[in-house]
Amino acid sequence: MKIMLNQRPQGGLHGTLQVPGDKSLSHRGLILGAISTGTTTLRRFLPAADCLATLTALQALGVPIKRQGTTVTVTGVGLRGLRPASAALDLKNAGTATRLLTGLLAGQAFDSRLIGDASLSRRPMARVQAPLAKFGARVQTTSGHLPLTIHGRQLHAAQVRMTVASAQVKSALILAALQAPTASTIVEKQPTRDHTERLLRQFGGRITTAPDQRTIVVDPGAQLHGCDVTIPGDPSSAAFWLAAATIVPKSRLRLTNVGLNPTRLGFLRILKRMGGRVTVTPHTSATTTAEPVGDLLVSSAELTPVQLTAADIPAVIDELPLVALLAATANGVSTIRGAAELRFKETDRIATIVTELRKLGVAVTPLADGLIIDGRQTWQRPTTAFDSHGDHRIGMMMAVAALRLPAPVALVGAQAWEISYPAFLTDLQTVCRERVNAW
Ligand SMILES: O=C(O)C1=C[C@@H](OP(=O)(O)O)[C@@H](O)[C@H](O)C1
Ligand SMILES: C=C(OP(=O)(O)O)C(=O)O
Repeated sequence: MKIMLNQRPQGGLHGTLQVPGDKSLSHRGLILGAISTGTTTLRRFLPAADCLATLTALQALGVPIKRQGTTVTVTGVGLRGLRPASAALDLKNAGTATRLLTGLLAGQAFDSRLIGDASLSRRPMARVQAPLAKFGARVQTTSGHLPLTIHGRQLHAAQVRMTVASAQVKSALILAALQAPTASTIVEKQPTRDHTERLLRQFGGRITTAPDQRTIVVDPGAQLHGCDVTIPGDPSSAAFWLAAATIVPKSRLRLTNVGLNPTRLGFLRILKRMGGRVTVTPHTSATTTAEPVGDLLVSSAELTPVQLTAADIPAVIDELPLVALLAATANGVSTIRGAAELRFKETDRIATIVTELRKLGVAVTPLADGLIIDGRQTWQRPTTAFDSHGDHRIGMMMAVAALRLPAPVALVGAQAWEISYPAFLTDLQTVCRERVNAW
C-alpha cells in the first residue's frame, strides 16, 4: 500500500492519544494465560498482526481463546494441557512469538514445527536453540533459521549465561525452566525488559531477580493461575508521538496510560538528554497489572546531539530508528554504538535507516554496530517515495519525518504498521487534524 503523507501541519500537532496496548505484554499475557489454570482476561490487548499470530498459534495448540476487540479471554489448559498442532505454526512476522513459543514447546510431550514469513525466516534462531540445549531441549533449525522442528521432551534444570542481550531469548529460557523439575539460573549479558518476570509473578510463578538485575532464578512447580491483566499502552508506540511532537514546531501532545517500566524507558531518557520537553505523571492508583503506568505530556524542542553506547541500547532497542530521526534534527553529530542487534530485526535496521534518512539529505554513516548522524543540514525535499522496506518501525518513523517537511511525500509499504500499530494512521490524523490521503 502506497499512501500520501501531507506536509507539516502549520499549527503543530495537538491532542490526546491513548496509544494501543503493549506488544510484549500482549504476547506474554496470552502465553501465560494458556499455561495457567482458570481464566485470564486481558484488557487493552494489542490486536496487531504479531500478537494475533501468537493467539492463533495457541488456539492451534488446543487453547480456547476468545477475542472481542481489545478484550481477550484465555481459558488456561495448564502447563501440561497443550495439544499437538495439526500443522506447522505460522508465526508470520513475529520474532517474539517465535522465540517465546520455542522455549515453551521444547518442554512439551510432542513435536512442533514453526514457520514464518520471508523476513522472520531470515532472522537468527540459533540464539534460542543453543541456550535451550542446556536444558536438554532438541530444537532443529534450518541452517540457523526457520523452519524449526522442536522435538518436545522432558527438560532438566540448567545454569545459563546468555551471550546476547535479548528479552526474547531470556523469556524462552524462563518458559523452558518452568518445565524442569528443579530450579534454574539464567544470567543475562545485560538487563533487558523484564515483562515475563513481572507477569509470571502476577500469575503465581516463583521467579527472583538478584540486585544485579541480571541473575534470574526460576523455581518451577508453582501452580500458575489465571488473572485479570490490563495491558498498559506500548511505550514503543508512544515514542512515535514523542518524536513527532518534539520535531514539529508548536506541538503539544498528551499520551495517556503509557507503560512506564524502566526497562522500556530508554527513549524517554535519551530524548530528555537531547533537550526534549516531556513531563511524566505516574498513576498512583492500583491497577490490575504488575507494571507501572502514567501519562506523558510532550512539546516541541530544539535538540542537541547524543552519544549512545552498548549500555544504553536494550532499553531503547525498538526506538533506535526514532533516535536516529531525532539526531537528524539535532545541532551536531550524534553517534549510536553497541547496537549491532539492529541488524537482526524485521530488516537490517542500520541499512534501512541509512537509506531512508539519506532521502532527506541527512549525512548518515553506517557502522558495524550503529550509526553516525550529522543533524546540522536542513532536510532536503525527497525526490523518491519513503519506503518501509516491509518493516513497521521504519515505515512509522518515516511517517513521522514527513510531518516536518514543507510538501507532501509518498510512503510505500505503509501497511507494515499492522504488525504493531494498526491504528497508527487514525492516530496520525487525530494529531494532525489534517487529511492524509490514501492512494
Ligand atoms: O521480548 C520482547 O517482547 C521483545 C524484545 C526485543 O527483541 P530482542 O529480545 O530480540 O532484543 C524487541 O526488539 C522486540 O520488539 C520485543
Ligand atoms: C523487533 C520487533 O519485533 P519482533 O522481534 O517481535 O518481530 C519490533 O517490534 O520492533
